Parts: sequence; structure tokens; C-alpha cells
Amino acid sequence: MCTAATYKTQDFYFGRTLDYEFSYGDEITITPRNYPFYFRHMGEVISHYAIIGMAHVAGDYPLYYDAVNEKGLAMAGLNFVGNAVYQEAEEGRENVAQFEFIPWILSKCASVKETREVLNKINLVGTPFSEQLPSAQLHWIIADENEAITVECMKDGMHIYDNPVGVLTNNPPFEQQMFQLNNYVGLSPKQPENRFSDKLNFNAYSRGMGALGLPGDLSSASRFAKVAFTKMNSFSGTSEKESVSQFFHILGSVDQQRGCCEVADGKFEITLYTSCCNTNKGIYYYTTYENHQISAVDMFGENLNEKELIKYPLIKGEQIYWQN
Ligand SMILES: C[C@H](CCC(=O)NCCS(=O)(=O)O)[C@H]1CC[C@H]2[C@@H]3CC[C@@H]4C[C@H](O)CC[C@]4(C)[C@H]3C[C@H](O)[C@]12C
Repeated sequence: MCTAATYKTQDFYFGRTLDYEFSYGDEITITPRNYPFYFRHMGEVISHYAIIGMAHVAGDYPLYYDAVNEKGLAMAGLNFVGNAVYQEAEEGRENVAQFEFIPWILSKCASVKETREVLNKINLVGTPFSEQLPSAQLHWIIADENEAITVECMKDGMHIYDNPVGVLTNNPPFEQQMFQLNNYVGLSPKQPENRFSDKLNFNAYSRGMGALGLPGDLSSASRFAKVAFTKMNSFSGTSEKESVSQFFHILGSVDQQRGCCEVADGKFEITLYTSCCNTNKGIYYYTTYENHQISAVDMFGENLNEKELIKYPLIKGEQIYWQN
């Protein structure tokens, strides 16, 4: 399972948790403006917007999981198993392979508005990257500081939804996730008022009772509601440090601890990494399961006119600051 969220203070932040039982081997990867993209069905794109994000690099190709471009457009792919259906390539259409979707959009669009135009023409196809890396069943959140959308390709075609909550998890399809928020409309960060019965006396014996009933388990629908409530009620200062710190707390509300989600005998899904990108400044912050210290890579700290991918391995292992 995975969870993605957006957050606006002074700047606009976008990030995700990546939950799985193993890592594909990910690196913070910067694709500079002159790295040539050879699209399987669409030919080459030699110069484009620069991109930073988390990717598995295979054969010098950045297979992005989540990324942001230099214009502040952000995009993440999350599992959508059993629902994602890709098309066959068709003559005369803009055929883009599922693993090329993030590069295709982020290399050419500066906003969600522009993305909508590009999506109108796209035919998302199931062409696999390689035999070892067959196509992944995903859906996507695409966001800039003005709006967010969700893209889902299903057996009845491609759906593009406005995403007013700025959150995405996994199954069920997005419309159902949004509908289920209706179940939680009574929840509040304030202490509850007695609307149960004026014939009874109640005792708010604990703080936080206004949100009693907010799910806390790790299912995708529960994480959707939990992170939506946390994000929509989130309150923080607007400085970079306060915003980044708060963002990690928002995604921390759906963190997966080893042991709580068993996917096979003795195999557990965990939050492998959590990311938070300042989309205005092109800074990619992250923590990993073993390393709670926030590390960061600044896209603009690099020469973005280069041709070669720039990769930073994840800093793993707990970084403990000894005080004596
Ligand atoms: C496993 C992850 C989703 C985690 C998740 O959501 N877990 C919930 C499980 S569940 O929802 O409960 O079932 C997803 C998210 C992004 C994916 C990569 C996207 C690029 C590339 C696409 C290629 O075609 C195949 C290889 C490739 C590297 C992909 C590997 C893997 O698929 C990644 C990491």
C-alpha cells in the first residue's frame, strides 16, 4: 500500500509513502533537461523540463515512482491492482507506455491545466519495460499548487477525476474512496458536543474524542480517510522547516510498522520510504524505514543542462545524534 498527499503553506509540498515488502532498489534521481528520452511509441524527446524524484534506474532509464519537475508539477504512481487496465497501441494516437507516464507528463507539462490537454490525447498502453519488469498496475495523482487530479485506466477506459482532497491510496477506485468520506463527516478535531440525547449526560473523559471512529488500520480505504482527515485539519507554521516537519507528520499518520501487515508467511509490508518534495524549490526530502533523519537533495544544486542522470543513493541506517 502507498499513500500520497499534497500540502500547501507558503510553498506547495507533495509526497508519498511507499509501502511494500521489498525494495526494487530506489535512488533519488534527477533527469536533467538534455537527457534524451526514447519513448517506445513516440520517438525521442531530447530536451525537456528537468525532473527530480524517486526512481529505480534500469539500463540508464529512470523508472519513476514519484517525481516533480522544475515547473512545480508533481506526479506519483500507486498500486491499483485488479483495477488497472491498459490499452493496446493504436495507430495515430499518442501511445505512452505505463512506465513512461511520469516522464511523458513531467517532461512537457508545467501545470495540471496543461496536463489535462495532454491526457485528452494520450493512449496509455501496457507495453512492458522489460521481461524482468512487466507493467505495474497503478493509478496516479498529479498535482500543482492550484489543483490535483487522479488518473485511473480501467476496463471502461481512462478516468480523470478532480481530487479536491489531494490524497491517493490504493483500491477501491477513487470515486468510491471519495464517497466513503461521507461516513466520517461527523468527525472533528474539537471535543464532541452531545447530540446523542439531551436526556443523557456524557463525560468527555479524554481529549481527541471528536474524531473517535476515524479508522486506524492499514487497509487502503482506512488510510485514505485517516490521511484525508489529518491533512485537511493540519495546522502548521509556513516556514520551510515547519512545513516539511508537518508534512512528515501527516504521512506519519498512515505509517506501516513491520509486523502489522503480513502479506505472506513471515513477510511484512512496511513503509520503505516517505518523501516530501517542495515543488516550488525542487527539493526532495525523504526518510526511510530505518532512517528517521530527514535527508534532502536539491535539484537546483545540480547543473540541469546536463545529459546524464544524476543519482543519489538513499541514506539508510538510523542516524542518531548523540548528545553526550
Ligand atoms: C510496488 C509499488 C507500489 C507499492 C504499493 O502500492 N503497494 C501496495 C500493495 S497493494 O496495493 O496493497 O496491493 C510500485 C509503485 C511504483 C512502481 C514502479 C513504477 C516504475 C516501474 C514500472 C514498471 O512497469 C515495473 C517496475 C517499476 C519500477 C514499478 C515497480 C513497482 O510496481 C512500484 C515501485
